[in-house]
Amino acid sequence: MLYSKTTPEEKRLRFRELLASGTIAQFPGAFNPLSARLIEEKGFAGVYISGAVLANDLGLPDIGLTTLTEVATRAGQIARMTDLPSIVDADTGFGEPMNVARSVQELENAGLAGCHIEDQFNPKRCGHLDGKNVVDLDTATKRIRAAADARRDPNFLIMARTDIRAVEGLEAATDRARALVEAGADAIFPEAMKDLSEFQAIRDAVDVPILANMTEFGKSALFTVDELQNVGVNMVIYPVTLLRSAMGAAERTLESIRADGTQEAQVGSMLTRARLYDLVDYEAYNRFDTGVFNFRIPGTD
Ligand SMILES: C[C@](O)(C(=O)O)[C@H](CC(=O)O)C(=O)O
Ligand SMILES: [Mg+2]
Repeated sequence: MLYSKTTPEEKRLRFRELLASGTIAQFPGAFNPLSARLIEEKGFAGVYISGAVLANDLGLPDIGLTTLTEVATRAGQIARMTDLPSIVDADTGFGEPMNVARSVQELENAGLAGCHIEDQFNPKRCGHLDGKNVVDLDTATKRIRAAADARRDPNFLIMARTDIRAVEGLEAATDRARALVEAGADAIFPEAMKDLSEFQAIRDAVDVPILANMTEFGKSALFTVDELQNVGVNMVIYPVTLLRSAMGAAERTLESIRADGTQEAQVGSMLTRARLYDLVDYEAYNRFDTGVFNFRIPGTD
């Protein structure tokens, strides 16, 4: 009922254990707080909170327009809905290293288990699009060092994302990954890897956990969880998958209503009222309410 009873500290500890377990962890992207519950119910290890989803949900492109306040608020609303660890996309960290430091503390306050900070220029763009650019090594490592120094909970995971592969090639990516770990990154997110051998190269370059981004319509094929596990990937995200599915379903329903004059044809694929109530734990609120109001005042009846 209400929100998760697991504290952020416990979630962060669990996240660290997950990454050390040797078994790859799947983190689907929640597009709202309720979908985080669904992710938990279906047995996933954690929840990803995508910058692209956050921006697109507001009707904006994913080019660094969302603010720290918007991201921390929404990420906090999602994280508190689940007992699972949630990690959030902090884009380029929302400014200079000092801003990055503040971002990390705000995301800690919001109850996240960790975040990733990337080495793109501003305005940033989706890592799977052409024409992106990356900052120099000094700027990239300063961001990560600032993030690592700012956290108060040592288990809050600072993940460094590097977008350099698509700009300067794989060797530049392995070099940068090493430097980012040196600067204090707890994990590496190598963006837009072309194939499994490239994930393997990153695996061989660093000994911290690595993440694979299985976003649709991007530069990487959609590898299975076993394929990724076999090249030593520790966690995999499906960042925009649920938003794409939900919006796809919404579009089909709207077309149906327009065409048929009723939504009847789509009802079978909708979440039923009972299932929706189940997800929001309606019954628990009922019991709570009955308990509160189930008393008698002597002499009044
Ligand atoms: C992971 C990502 O940073 C995100 O914001 O979810 C995006 C996903 C996408 O646009 O498909 C990315 O840059 O890969
Ligand atoms: Mg992003």
